[in-house]
Amino acid sequence: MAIFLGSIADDYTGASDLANTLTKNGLRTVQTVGIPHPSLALPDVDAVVVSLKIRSVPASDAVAAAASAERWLRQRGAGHVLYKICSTFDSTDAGNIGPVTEALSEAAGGGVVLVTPAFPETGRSVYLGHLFVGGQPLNESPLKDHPLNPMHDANLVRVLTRQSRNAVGLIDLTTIAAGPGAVKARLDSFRTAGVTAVIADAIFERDLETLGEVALETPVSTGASGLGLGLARALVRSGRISSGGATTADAIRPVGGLSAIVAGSCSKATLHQLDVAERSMPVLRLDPERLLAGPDEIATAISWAGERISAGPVVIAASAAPETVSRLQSLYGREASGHAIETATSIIAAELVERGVRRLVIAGGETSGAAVDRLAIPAFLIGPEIAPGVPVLRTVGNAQGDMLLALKSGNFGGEDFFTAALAMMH
Ligand SMILES: Nc1ncnc2c1ncn2[C@@H]1O[C@H](COP(=O)(O)OP(=O)(O)O)[C@@H](O)[C@H]1O
Ligand SMILES: O=C(O)[C@@H](O)C(=O)COP(=O)(O)O
Repeated sequence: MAIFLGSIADDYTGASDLANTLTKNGLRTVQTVGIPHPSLALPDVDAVVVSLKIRSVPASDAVAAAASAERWLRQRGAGHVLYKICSTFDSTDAGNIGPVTEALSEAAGGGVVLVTPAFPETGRSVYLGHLFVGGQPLNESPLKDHPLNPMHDANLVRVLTRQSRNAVGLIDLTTIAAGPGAVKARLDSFRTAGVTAVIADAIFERDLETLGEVALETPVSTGASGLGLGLARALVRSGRISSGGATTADAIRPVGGLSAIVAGSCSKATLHQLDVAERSMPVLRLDPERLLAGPDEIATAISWAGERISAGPVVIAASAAPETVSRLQSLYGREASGHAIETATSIIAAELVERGVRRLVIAGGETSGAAVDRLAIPAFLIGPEIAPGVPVLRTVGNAQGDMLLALKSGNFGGEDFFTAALAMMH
């Protein structure tokens, strides 16, 4: 299997978001969970997205994991590797976007890396290096309250500079509007000046098409689904994709079994989706302090679900509003509480699968990563889109048999996302 495009995603929801975009734009794509075991039979594809859980780990761990994935992708023919980051640039001053970008660039022989989290379809745009989320500057958006990586600066040149060893530049919208030639000329002048990463403005898909065309001629880029769109369209335009396009129908053949939703995202969107789900499904709100105190709350949740799940889908959520999250973090620490709750929600997800759940929706990137790891799912085929950035996924090589999943990024999906997702999973 020779691939055209490789991607390393810093979390699992982000990987499925990118895989969805690549599929929609004509690339046959598979999402692997980590580097697949050599015995795993993967389908013939144009692109592979390797999902890693490296957004919130120490930078040195993130760099090591990304470097191994890069080698694996290059060995399979990838001429370009996209480091898939969050469209809201989720990270801290200690990393990991800067260190991983620099390491991937060095592994590929150096050069300037284009970096943009723009994703117009979900309202993420970058202007003069500043990230806007649905019309609000990043630091005024709900991302200011993220439990693990609160974002307090919308100026991405500044944010990336704090995470990088080398200088960071900006390619502004005027240059991008002038076309690929102007962008290349600007990159050349940055290279001469010793800059190794540039934040690129992008508001419209046409800006990402320009950036994709330029990026494809370089070995590495860093961005969200918008840059994936640009790269996919550039590849298709180049005539190198001969498959006749990607299809998603095969991925949603019915799997039967029970269905459930597990949520650990504390985003504004997820909190509202949970309120709306309460009107049509049983929803259990976990007590985070009891979750941290020991296994009793998990046992209570499993038995609560056991009494209801044969009658229809159930929802189990750790999610809480920013004030509650801060209170818990002040008692137990940010990382410790996040990690303990991810462990608890992953155990609950695995217990539900043990009891016959085969259609599972998980809300939250870290939450999804922990659950998919516990379930030991090796890879996913990409099904149709439920909402921008969230496809139906079908497991590949799964020990429990085929399952359908949706890994919902905290911020994505309309208010009826949970019912919409389950309506597409049979
Ligand atoms: N009630 C809570 N208090 C504190 N942290 C929580 C709570 N519920 C969930 N978390 C943690 O918040 C983090 C949410 O991150 P994530 O799952 O990536 O969601 P998102 O996709 O919204 O970023 C996880 O580490 C999760 O365990
Ligand atoms: O790019 C995006 O916004 C998403 O694909 C993504 O990475 C979201 O991360 P989580 O909100 O942590 O799921």
